[in-house]
Amino acid sequence: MANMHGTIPRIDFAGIDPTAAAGPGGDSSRWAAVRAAVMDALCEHGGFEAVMDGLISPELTAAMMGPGGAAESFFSLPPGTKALYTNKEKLYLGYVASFIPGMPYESLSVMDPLSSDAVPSLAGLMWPGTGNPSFCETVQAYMEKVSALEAVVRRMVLESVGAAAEHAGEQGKTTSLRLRLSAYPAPGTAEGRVGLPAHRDTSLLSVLTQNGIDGIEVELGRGAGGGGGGEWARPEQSPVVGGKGGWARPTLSPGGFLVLAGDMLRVLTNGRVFSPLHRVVVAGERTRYSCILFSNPGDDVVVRAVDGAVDAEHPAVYKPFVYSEYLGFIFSKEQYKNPNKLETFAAVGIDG
Ligand SMILES: O=C(O)CCC(=O)C(=O)O
Ligand SMILES: [Fe+2]
Repeated sequence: MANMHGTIPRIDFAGIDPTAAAGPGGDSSRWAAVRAAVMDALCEHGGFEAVMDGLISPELTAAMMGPGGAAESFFSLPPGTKALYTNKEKLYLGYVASFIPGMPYESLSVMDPLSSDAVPSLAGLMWPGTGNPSFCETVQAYMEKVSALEAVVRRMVLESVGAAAEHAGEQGKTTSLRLRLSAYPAPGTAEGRVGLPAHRDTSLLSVLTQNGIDGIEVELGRGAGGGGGGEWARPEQSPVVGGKGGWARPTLSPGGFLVLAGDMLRVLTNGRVFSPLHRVVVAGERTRYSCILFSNPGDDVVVRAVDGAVDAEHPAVYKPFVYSEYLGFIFSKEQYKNPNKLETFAAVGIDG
């Protein structure tokens, strides 16, 4: 059990203007210091806890994640109502309930949550007649704030690997955002139960918050020991304690966010940034809600390392590919349990 509760770094974004990502860029010493800490954490573990005081008011956090807030009000709807938002073609979009037997879990994914119509059209289906304006306002305001943090982190990473400013801007234009709200019913026991099996995100970045209930665990140290200890598996095959590098189980401070790198940021940085295995293990009496903002390349974007990350000493480690092709690959049956899908799909030298 050694290392079970190691920690991932906590980075304080005090002094960083959350709108800085849209501006000419940060060249202050504070920006450079935070950027270095971000890069260290993402290269070493693939994640960190971000604290950006003042980004989101306690009232907005409560309206989104607290009792009676937006997350809870969605999941409290009747099953038949929530099911109206199911996307039959792409299960990772829309509403999903308990897709793994024995693992009660529900999630709701909304593409492009900052667009003027995405959240209202969900709310119009869920609350016909009223369209629940306060739900819409809360979710949109919350997403706007979280997306500012996401953009700051993304810009810091791209700058660190020498992406030209235009490239950072270009990435911004071709990045699509997705909101995912998830609910993990309480097992009612102190003993942990796997709520979501270990996996890596396919995103560029994933920025997560929770309703004060811990549960997410992140494999430490680039899967130290090789291969890592988790895989996408059934509950009985996914031990609660495991992982050769150990699992961190971060307790997010109020207003804190867990930032994880996904496979696509790993590609953009030519493998410098790591996309860690992570999973959810829940215990106790209270339902856990999480809220994640994913940034992804657009479906038809060719994903490749940025120019500054590839040189004679650092040859490209992944072949360029179209993002939607990667999605098609990872959701195929054969790949379901493969913990290293990106390497299988795109590593240079795999099949010439
Ligand atoms: O809900 C969580 O804490 C994590 C969920 C997750 O990893 C995912 O949806 O990709
Ligand atoms: Fe994830």
